[in-house]
Amino acid sequence: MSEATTSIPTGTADIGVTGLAVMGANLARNFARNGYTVALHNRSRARTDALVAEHGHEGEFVATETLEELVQSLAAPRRVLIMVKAGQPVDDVIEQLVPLLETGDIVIDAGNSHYEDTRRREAALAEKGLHFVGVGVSGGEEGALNGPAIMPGGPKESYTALGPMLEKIAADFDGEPCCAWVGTDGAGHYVKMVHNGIEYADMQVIGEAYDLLRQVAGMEPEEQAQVFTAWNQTDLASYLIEITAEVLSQVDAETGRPLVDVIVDEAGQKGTGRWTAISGLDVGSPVAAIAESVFARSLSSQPQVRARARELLAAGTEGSGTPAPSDREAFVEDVRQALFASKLVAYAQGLDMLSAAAAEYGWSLDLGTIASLWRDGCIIRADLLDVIMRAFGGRDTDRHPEPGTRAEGQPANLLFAPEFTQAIAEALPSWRRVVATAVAAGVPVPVFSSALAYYDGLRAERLPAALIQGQRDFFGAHTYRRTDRDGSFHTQWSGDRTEVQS
Ligand SMILES: NC(=O)C1=CN([C@@H]2O[C@H](COP(=O)(O)OP(=O)(O)OC[C@H]3O[C@@H](n4cnc5c(N)ncnc54)[C@H](OP(=O)(O)O)[C@@H]3O)[C@@H](O)[C@H]2O)C=CC1
Ligand SMILES: O=C(CO)[C@H](O)[C@H](O)COP(=O)(O)O
Repeated sequence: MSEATTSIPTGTADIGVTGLAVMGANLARNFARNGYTVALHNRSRARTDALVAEHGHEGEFVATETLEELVQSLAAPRRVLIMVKAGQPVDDVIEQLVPLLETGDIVIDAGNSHYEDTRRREAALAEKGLHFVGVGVSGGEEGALNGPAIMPGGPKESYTALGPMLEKIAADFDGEPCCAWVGTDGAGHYVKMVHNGIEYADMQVIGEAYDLLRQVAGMEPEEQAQVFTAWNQTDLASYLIEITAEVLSQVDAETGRPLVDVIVDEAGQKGTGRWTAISGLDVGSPVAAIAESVFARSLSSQPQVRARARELLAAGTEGSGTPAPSDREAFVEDVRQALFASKLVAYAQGLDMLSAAAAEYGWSLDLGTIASLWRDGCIIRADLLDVIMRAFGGRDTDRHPEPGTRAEGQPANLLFAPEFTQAIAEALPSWRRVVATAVAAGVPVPVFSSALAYYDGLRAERLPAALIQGQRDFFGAHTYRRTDRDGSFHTQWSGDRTEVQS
């Protein structure tokens, strides 16, 4: 059929999509291109009409005006996918939808919702006999149309009716869909949130590499574009490296300058990176590389303070070492190695927080399967993800470790996998040189340096945490444990300084 049906057929459409901005419209088209009949709805009718006018020939669409019509057009069990602005709009749509639905129907929220909202919504809809499925979708506009990475959570039984459809529209990596049920209630949105946290760190480390090549090695964007293109043939190969080369080679038509030089250096953020950092703190997982990448965006977005700082604060780089590398080629390779090692740490931290959150929320998350979902379709897609997946025992959608534990044979930390211990060992001299050079030159590298500090902290024989415990005991009688016997102890600091067991 070449355009949407004008009278609304009852009970025939396979799925309904409400919210037809870039993501919803492209997901709807993706379903239709894959042979599904898709009922369309948007709060304001114009988007529905535009989609039908421009893309109605791509498949079977049913254009509807109201949510009543949308629900009426769907075959049972009804599947309604919500793709509206995250937050209150999702609750608004759910409130309108619920009275129209019947037991066993499935409400899918595929936006970037906060996982706590998803947990709340799932519990509320379960009381009404409805399935609520929070689904993480990544890949942007292009991915939504041609195959995104999809991370569905929610009740496992809903996956029987929904999973095959999602798997069909998802990206495909070596014949495997970048889609699999990840866990109950908010697990899908949590996994997507961590994906975005890693995305922030990945983008920041690329930014730090660019800054070093520019400020220390004096490489102009066009020259750097070639470096990034070459790096995309190495173990850094990824979508983000690829688009970095594209952005760096773009020339502004108006000024003739590199586009990157005319873009205001204040990075925006919609919230998912910040949520990742906050959740990392909540579950006690040290996601410092991710948090630093969020802070770096925040710092960039304080132009007045930065301007004042440039007037008031000294650089202090004179006499702090020679930043200019004598061998430019060797420096570029050092930066590449530092980028790779820092990126690995960001992945290690992100995956670690998934385990911590699994323990907190009772999710059974399999890290091998989750890594498999990110191999294609999503923003962090990279050759590295296939290696990470294999380090966690490959993809096994039937493997559901106890919440907070890892399946047998999976490393306790990504960096402990033999292929990565080796890769990091090889990168370390470069990584240390790059961080030292950046510090001496006054080039901010918050994630390169924080990732290295995490690495050194992980393997330190003794940490200054012992001193912190002494301080805590001094001012607050918080007690400490001893290295030589069990129990909790307190030194009577304001008395005779003898130790008592508490
Ligand atoms: N853009 C991207 O690259 C990605 C986005 N996402 C997520 O997907 C979701 C959709 O994103 P995107 O397509 O960019 O669209 P937007 O986030 O810009 O949301 C616009 C859509 O939300 C609808 N809407 C807003 N408020 C309400 C309301 N109160 N009731 C009903 N509908 C409402 C709008 O309807 P109307 O037309 O009437 O205004 C429109 O259809 C978001 O959660 C986003 O975070 C996920 C991955 C990538
Ligand atoms: O979810 C996404 C990709 O996976 C979006 O692109 C995300 O919204 C980008 O985040 P931000 O705007 O905070 O940089």
